[in-house]
Amino acid sequence: MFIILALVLVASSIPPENHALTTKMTKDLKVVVSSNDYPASGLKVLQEHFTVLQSKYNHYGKEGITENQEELMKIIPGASALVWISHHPITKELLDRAGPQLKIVSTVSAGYNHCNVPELKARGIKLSNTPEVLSSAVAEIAVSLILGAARRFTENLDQVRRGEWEIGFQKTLGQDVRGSTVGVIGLGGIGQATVKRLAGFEVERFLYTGHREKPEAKALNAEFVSLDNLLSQSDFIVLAVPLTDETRHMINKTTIAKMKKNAIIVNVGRGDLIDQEALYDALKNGDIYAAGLDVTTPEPLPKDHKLLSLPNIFILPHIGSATERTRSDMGVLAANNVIRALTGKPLLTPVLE
Ligand SMILES: O=C(O)C(=O)CO
Repeated sequence: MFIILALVLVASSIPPENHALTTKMTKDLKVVVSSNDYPASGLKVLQEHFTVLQSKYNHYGKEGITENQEELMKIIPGASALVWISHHPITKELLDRAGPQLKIVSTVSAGYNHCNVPELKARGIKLSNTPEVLSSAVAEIAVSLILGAARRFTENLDQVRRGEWEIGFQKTLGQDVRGSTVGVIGLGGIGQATVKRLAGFEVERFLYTGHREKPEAKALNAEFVSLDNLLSQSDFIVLAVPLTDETRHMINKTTIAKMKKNAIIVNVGRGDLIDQEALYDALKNGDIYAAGLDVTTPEPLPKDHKLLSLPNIFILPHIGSATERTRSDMGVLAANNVIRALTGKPLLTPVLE
């Protein structure tokens, strides 16, 4: 009797956050997945532990955002975790609807500008994202955009489609990456992976800018410079920074005026890093050479958008992380963050903890 009493006392003195919940206990917890195209690998991990409710709509699918919003309002009440796919904003209304038991928003993306961080913080809700696992895939797209813009893929593909190939030695000539200066704004995981991939292209100089020097830059032979120096010296300017109040429209009329006439802007961050009106004018007037964008405002870009009328722009439909392996890795990482948050363990990739 005494032994049993002692055991009960010891067990009850362990703080609850040190208890890993058993699967049976976590099955009582509801996890909501915000879209129907979450990778099966991530879903499997979640379903082993929790009761999972998944939206039957896709954020950007044919059904549109509205149907999904309505569906989410129906399935979200009582959720302990939200697995958030795509960049649909986390609103106060959604959080209220979920209820006070909500512990974590796990966004299946590196960027979290859509996640309303101050509101999550005020409510004590954790936030995780999926950086690093997507760096190489996004860097491959950065390199593709560099090549696509520099070698005028838009005009050249148009010739192929029209069946009217320009013949001649001086036809649609592009720019070399060899011997160029590449400036990276934001030498984080994606910026670093881009520089690594470009190293084989005989780039003359790599420059980077940001809040502070990065220890990783040394091995990459990348020089830390001011934003102004990067803008005025680079042939290629790669945007790989998160979207914040500070970086919104960092590429604008004033910053474009500092660039070389042959400059090529590449954006794999977020559309709103660039003032698109200013970009349009600069490309139209030949103030800079070209642009390659994986991200735009809005997304999808309407097919009659004036940027699409320009020959010197190469636009992809936000496919940075869109490979089978990367999307699966992002899905599993997001699921593991949910398990950690709901079993009292530190998040693997925290934004807010
Ligand atoms: O993960 C993100 O934030 C992306 O936009 C990937 O393309």
